[in-house]
Amino acid sequence: MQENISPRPSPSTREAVLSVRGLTVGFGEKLVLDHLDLDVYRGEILGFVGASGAGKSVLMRTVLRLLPKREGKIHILGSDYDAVNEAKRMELDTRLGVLFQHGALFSSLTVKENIQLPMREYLDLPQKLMDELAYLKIDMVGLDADAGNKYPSELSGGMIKRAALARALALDPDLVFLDEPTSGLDPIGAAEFDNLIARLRDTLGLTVYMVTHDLDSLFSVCDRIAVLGKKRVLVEGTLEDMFAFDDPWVQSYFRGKRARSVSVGNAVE
Ligand SMILES: Nc1ncnc2c1ncn2[C@@H]1O[C@H](COP(=O)(O)OP(=O)(O)OP(=O)(O)O)[C@@H](O)[C@H]1O
Repeated sequence: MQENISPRPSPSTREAVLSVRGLTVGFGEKLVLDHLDLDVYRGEILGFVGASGAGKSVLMRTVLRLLPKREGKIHILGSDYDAVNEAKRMELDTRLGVLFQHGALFSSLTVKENIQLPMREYLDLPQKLMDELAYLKIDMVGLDADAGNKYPSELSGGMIKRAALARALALDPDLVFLDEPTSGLDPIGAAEFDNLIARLRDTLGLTVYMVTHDLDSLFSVCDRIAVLGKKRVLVEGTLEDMFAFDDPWVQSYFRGKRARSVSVGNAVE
């Protein structure tokens, strides 16, 4: 069952942790994103939705510099990614955490070793401290300490998501990207994961960019929603903004039969 988590009111002076302007990305002749603008504000959970193939993963991967862009600017924490030197880029990279869709843990490493990978890449810490930090993250995501010495193959789907989240949090990022974090989880596991994300936002002041198809997540924990369509952000705002937006896809997504049953379920809980 969902905990009673109320979305945060948007403060009047919002700091954009991620700011994208005029982003254009394509493959050969095919344009996937065309002059897209988007802001993600500190301390919010932004739910990012769009039809399958609309370009949600392409946008996330471009922001993470895993795909090249053709045009546009990406500011992370106020710094223009392309204008900073390599040392600053490395520093900015440490401020971002990522949970890829299928967890993407290394199967040959234990959970603890997976969490310590980013620490080894970016920090120079003694093993004992890295162990302490790894167990702190394991606890933070609600796993028992003995999960630390387990291999991914020994974990349930929900535990893998939590372990992958612990790795995303390894460097205490400001902003975490979650790519369909509740996909493959049963409804109870998905609700627990949503509650965990909301708790981390509240306790760590984490900013969350969550690509999701999960209407429950959108209705229960997202502060704002952005919809990708026609190669750009069609609309961004609250659920009320989605309901009021005059577009056939947005209307059927947020007012369709499935959405209605989810919104009623959340309202009565
Ligand atoms: N490396 C690539 N080379 C060529 N085309 C690509 C590449 N990556 C993505 N695309 C294309 O870009 C478009 C957007 O893909 P993307 O994976 O971002 O969609 P999505 O919105 O995340 O979809 P889904 O919800 O199904 O995961 C698709 O048409 C896809 O085929």
